[in-house]
Amino acid sequence: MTTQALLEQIHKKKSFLCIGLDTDLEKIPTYLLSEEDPMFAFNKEIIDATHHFAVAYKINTAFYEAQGRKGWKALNKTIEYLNAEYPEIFTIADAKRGDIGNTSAMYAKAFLQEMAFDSVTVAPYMGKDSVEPFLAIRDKHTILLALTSNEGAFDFQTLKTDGVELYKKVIETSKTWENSERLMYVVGATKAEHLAEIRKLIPDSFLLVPGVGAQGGSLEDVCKYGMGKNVGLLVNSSRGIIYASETSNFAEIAAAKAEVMQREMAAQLSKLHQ
Ligand SMILES: O=c1ccn([C@@H]2O[C@H](COP(=O)(O)O)[C@@H](O)[C@H]2O)c(=O)[nH]1
Repeated sequence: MTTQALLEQIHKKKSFLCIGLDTDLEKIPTYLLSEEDPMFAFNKEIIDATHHFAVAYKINTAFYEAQGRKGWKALNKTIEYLNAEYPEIFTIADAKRGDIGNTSAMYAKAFLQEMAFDSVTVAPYMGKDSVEPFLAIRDKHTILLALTSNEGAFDFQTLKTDGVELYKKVIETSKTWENSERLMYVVGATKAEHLAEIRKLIPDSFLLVPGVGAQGGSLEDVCKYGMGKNVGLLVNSSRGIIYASETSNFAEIAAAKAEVMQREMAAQLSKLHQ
């Protein structure tokens, strides 16, 4: 999906909500465990109930990998379902990959071509040649970890080299790479106060912002400091939406939570045009 198509969806749905499918067998309603594929059954219900309010779904691959072969099957079924039923939705494989070039090329092939996600999250730590194979793939997006939402972000990402924080160096350097127009960046909602400076470095890039809801980040602050002229935000919520209820009407309740966020986003978007 092109950035332009994503932007059109954002304006059409008045939403820049990304719903995280962090599907955990220990948290889904127990009656689903008797289904042939409980993870997929849960995801399908969540997607069908919430897609009006969201423009993107982020599948955190860890939750599926942890279940072995069955988890990979559920992951494949979920992305196939999204691509077939909701092709207008932007899909993110939150896999946080990156390795020497030939290995990265295999990760890129797996997530962006075989599984046909629109994007994949990539750790920048191994440098240019570890990211290039992802960027080489046309009409796909590489979402680089910049300033993450966790406490450990302060261990390395904010360390200064030549007076500049490492995460800023990552952003600045990555802008010089070939096909850098295919880059997006992860910035945690818990670090919203840094967003204004990040926006100055990358005024037009999309930011994937996890950390609202369960991690305590504020949507209002993210918009205040991080919204660009072309929106440029995908704000993710996983647990806050998908586990809003453990009862049989969990999908309905997830939809209600998603709608609350969508309405807040619509209000923020209306400020852009004032
Ligand atoms: O900096 C980061 C990068 C990735 N994540 C991921 O986003 C979701 C957040 O889930 P919530 O339940 O809404 O807290 C999850 O998949 C993380 O692995 C992040 O939180 N921070």
